[in-house]
Amino acid sequence: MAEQEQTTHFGFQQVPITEKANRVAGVFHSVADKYDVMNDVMSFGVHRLWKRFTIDAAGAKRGNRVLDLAGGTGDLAAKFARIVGEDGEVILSDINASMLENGRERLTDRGIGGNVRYVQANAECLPFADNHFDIITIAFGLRNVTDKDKALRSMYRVLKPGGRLLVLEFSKPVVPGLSPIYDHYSFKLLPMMGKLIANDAESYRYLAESIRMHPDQVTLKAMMEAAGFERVTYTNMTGGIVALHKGFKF
Ligand SMILES: C[S@@+](CC[C@H](N)C(=O)[O-])C[C@H]1O[C@@H](n2cnc3c(N)ncnc32)[C@H](O)[C@@H]1O
Repeated sequence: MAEQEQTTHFGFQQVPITEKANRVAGVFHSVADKYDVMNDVMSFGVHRLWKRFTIDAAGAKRGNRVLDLAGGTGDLAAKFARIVGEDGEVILSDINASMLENGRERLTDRGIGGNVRYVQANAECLPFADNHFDIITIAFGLRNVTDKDKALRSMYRVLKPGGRLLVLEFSKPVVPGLSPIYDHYSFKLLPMMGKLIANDAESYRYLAESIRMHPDQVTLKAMMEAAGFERVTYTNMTGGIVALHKGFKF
């Protein structure tokens, strides 16, 4: 009898595990050029506040080594580059060449560069030395990764003892009455905006579906602990639509 191929979720669809990364790549190649404007439109600019909060919670200092994983067009990397200064180092890393290219152009245009390196890599198998980074951030990236546990273990390996991981990600609304409004917005309005602005309803349908499939606050906390992180805490933002998880390696 033929062996059944193992599957995983891609939004609400089941796809072979080996196919998910390609499907995700298709989404981000397709949205890369309109990514920044869509972020502002979809979140009414609020993603900037979520990211600001993440930067503050990271507590980066001059001279730190920071890895912004699944960093895309570099919102976080740009801010870290200014904080860590010339003695520090920021690596903007993403699996997707189109996103990384947009990020590199954007940071270069803004005069940010000397202390930033660009590395195309899969979060599941990071090409960095053990105990290397003071801070790792992954913003709106983890839910797209096929094997999240493997990725968290890989992040743990490359983090220095005393270092911290910050995971900014969509999560589960905790405010009563918010879920139906949020569902209507995500499944009806988002794909429509995607169609109008980026001529791509499908990618934004995937966005809404992938958010619903992502582990909730408590599950993600447990996953981080299972990967070795200690003192894991999370902060809900915008009623739990987004949460920031933080954990340490000691
Ligand atoms: C929604 S974007 C987030 C970009 C940026 N961090 C931000 O907050 O604006 C998600 C990013 O995750 C990247 N990504 C998806 N799977 C990945 C993986 N396995 N390893 C590294 N990056 C991945 C995508 O290419 C994409 O650039």
